[in-house]
Amino acid sequence: MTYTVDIINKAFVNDAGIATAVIRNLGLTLSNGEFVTLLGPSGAGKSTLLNLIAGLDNDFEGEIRLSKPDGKTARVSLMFQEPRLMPWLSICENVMLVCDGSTSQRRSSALHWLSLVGLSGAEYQYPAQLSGGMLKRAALARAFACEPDILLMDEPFSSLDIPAADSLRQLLSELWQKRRTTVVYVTHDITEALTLSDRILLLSSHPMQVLEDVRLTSQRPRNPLENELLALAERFKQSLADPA
Ligand SMILES: Nc1ncnc2c1ncn2[C@@H]1O[C@H](COP(=O)(O)OP(=O)(O)OP(=O)(O)O)[C@@H](O)[C@H]1O
Repeated sequence: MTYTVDIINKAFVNDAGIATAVIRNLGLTLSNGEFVTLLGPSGAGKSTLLNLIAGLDNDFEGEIRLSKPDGKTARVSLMFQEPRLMPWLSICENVMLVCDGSTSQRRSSALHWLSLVGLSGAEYQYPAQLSGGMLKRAALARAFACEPDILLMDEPFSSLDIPAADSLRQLLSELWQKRRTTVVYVTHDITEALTLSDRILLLSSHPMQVLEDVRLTSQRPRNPLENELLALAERFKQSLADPA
């Protein structure tokens, strides 16, 4: 099963009525269960593309087809750089918000995901009581707890220090291997892209287009210091420094 994204033109119009094209002629097919990273320069239009896929912005020319074989539309979940938890709800209640079923089923599902992300014991704490890394874990639990068909992640670990970000990437990789949802992950960190992805779409600066579509081996964990990956990293670095 595949999902297709075909953006002919996405532009923003400023107060003077002048339109600037951010995405033009960008087509991509997402296969069910694959981990795709959008790697591109800052300001290229990556977050804009995620908003279009999520249906948060419908003002574009083109078509996004997210239907499943049963005719239903794929369930989409988003994780942003900021955890965006409700401060007046406990961590458990925040995760329960996205779960289906009776209250006890939703609680049990939330507790299950919170334990998978290592937050057992903190379930009834409030967001203000948690560290930045714990908040990201809670946001990750919430992102998976709604059982999404497609998980969109916009630089989710970029504000963390290196060890915390590494440990969350490892956790994400484990969760994704357990529950093979389609992931579309935005970053401008080449090592992160090489560590996590099945496939990397190297993007141009805006108007954003796909410059390269690179498929990696399914081997996990992946060592970004392998020769082949180092060569790829070097090529990506040049493209990002000198965007087309
Ligand atoms: N609501 C908006 N109105 C006007 N311009 C916008 C709007 N949202 C984004 N833009 C512009 O569109 C371009 C792409 O922005 P976007 O945030 O999608 O890029 P990005 O690739 O995600 O960047 P970064 O990696 O820095 O987060 C930028 O020039 C930005 O200023």
